[in-house]
Amino acid sequence: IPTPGSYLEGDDSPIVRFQQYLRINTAHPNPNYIPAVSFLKTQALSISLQTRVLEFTPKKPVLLLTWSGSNPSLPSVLFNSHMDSVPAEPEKWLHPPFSAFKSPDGKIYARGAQDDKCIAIQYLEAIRNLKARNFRPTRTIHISYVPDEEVGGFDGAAKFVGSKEFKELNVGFVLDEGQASITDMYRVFYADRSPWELIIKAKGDPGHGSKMYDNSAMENLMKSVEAVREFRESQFDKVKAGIALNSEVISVNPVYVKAGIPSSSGFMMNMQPSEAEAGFDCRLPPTTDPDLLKKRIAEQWAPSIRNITYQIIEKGPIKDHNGRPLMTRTDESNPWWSAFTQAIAAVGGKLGRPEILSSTTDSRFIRQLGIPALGFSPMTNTPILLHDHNEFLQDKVFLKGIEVYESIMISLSSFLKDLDESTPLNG
Ligand SMILES: CSCC[C@H](NC=O)C(=O)O
Ligand SMILES: [Zn+2]
Ligand SMILES: [Zn+2]
Repeated sequence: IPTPGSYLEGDDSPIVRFQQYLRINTAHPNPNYIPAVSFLKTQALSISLQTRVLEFTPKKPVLLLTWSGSNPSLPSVLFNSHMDSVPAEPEKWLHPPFSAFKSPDGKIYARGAQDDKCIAIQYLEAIRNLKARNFRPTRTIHISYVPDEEVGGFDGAAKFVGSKEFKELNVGFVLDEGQASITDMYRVFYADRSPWELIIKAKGDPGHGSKMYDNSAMENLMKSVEAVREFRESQFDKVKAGIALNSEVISVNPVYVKAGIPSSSGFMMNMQPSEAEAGFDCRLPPTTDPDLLKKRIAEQWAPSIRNITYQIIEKGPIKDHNGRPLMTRTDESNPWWSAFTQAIAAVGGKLGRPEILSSTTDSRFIRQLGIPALGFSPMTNTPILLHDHNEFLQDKVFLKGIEVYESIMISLSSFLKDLDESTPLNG
């Protein structure tokens, strides 16, 4: 297996460059961004892009690439990709997750193959091809490579979009990652669900394990868990009945429970603990009324009358600075949307109905500024394997994606319809 950066005879192909990038291990919990930035920077310089490394947090660089347009006073277009990936359990994979092994039928296996190192390289390859054809954009095109998306983006995209450097880019529209599609239609996302972490803590009376009594911490916690479970079922039932998509309901999933008095071999089984807690991952669609959910938590899931306390950690906004939900418009009122859909059609692509993303990406920080952003990763006929074992991408799908981005870059960087500043493109 060649190491990243080793450049053998015959290695000059988009697939090989994709594999080289995939071999750079940027998985949590200790992503090393330095080799990733250096690899991407080398690629960018080879196609004469301007490069800048911004460091808002030590060891968490943002790499910014720029292809100047012929009319740099127009709002620019930004293509974003995160450099980190989630961890992998190598023993559960068919091929080592950082080998970028290509099977005889052209599947490239690696952590990050879909999420989202594919788009990182596709952006560059699209520019390489456009430059080879002497295309010159009218609007300026930027690419950003950001750290830490998988852990919330707070030291990455959040700081970047809040910076004066970002402001100076005069970004009019952003494309960020999306998700694979199992059909022949591309998927596009106009909103993310907003993440809340909910921690419910119960207190209660301690006692001998043999004794039945009211108001133990575990009993109090179990009542909370049951209340959450009922709500979860009400939401999931809508999905099962086909009334709503997964990403259109509020999800609440238990992710840990913590209780018990430790013993030498595990837990003291004859002691009922005086404290117990549980953690939940909640995701709120952009139209959710957060106050209603807070009321439900306070009154039904975690009432103080049952000796329960709770903490909500909001990991992202759900409204923009004007109080509008963080949704990018997908109709003709948004000229970027029209330019995007035309670009897909121009390469023979079919687009599915725009969706809300079930999970959460850096796009929320962009939309919070009132800047329109779409989530899009050009992968059709591909199983959805983000965060899964044996994540892979088919070579032909990857190559088609480059062509798609060429079309998108042409279209987005060159449409000249006036953008009326007073028309909101989100909300
Ligand atoms: C707290 S924001 C976390 C962002 C993360 N993104 C990808 O999986 C997610 O869990 O959706
Ligand atoms: Zn991602
Ligand atoms: Zn991810």
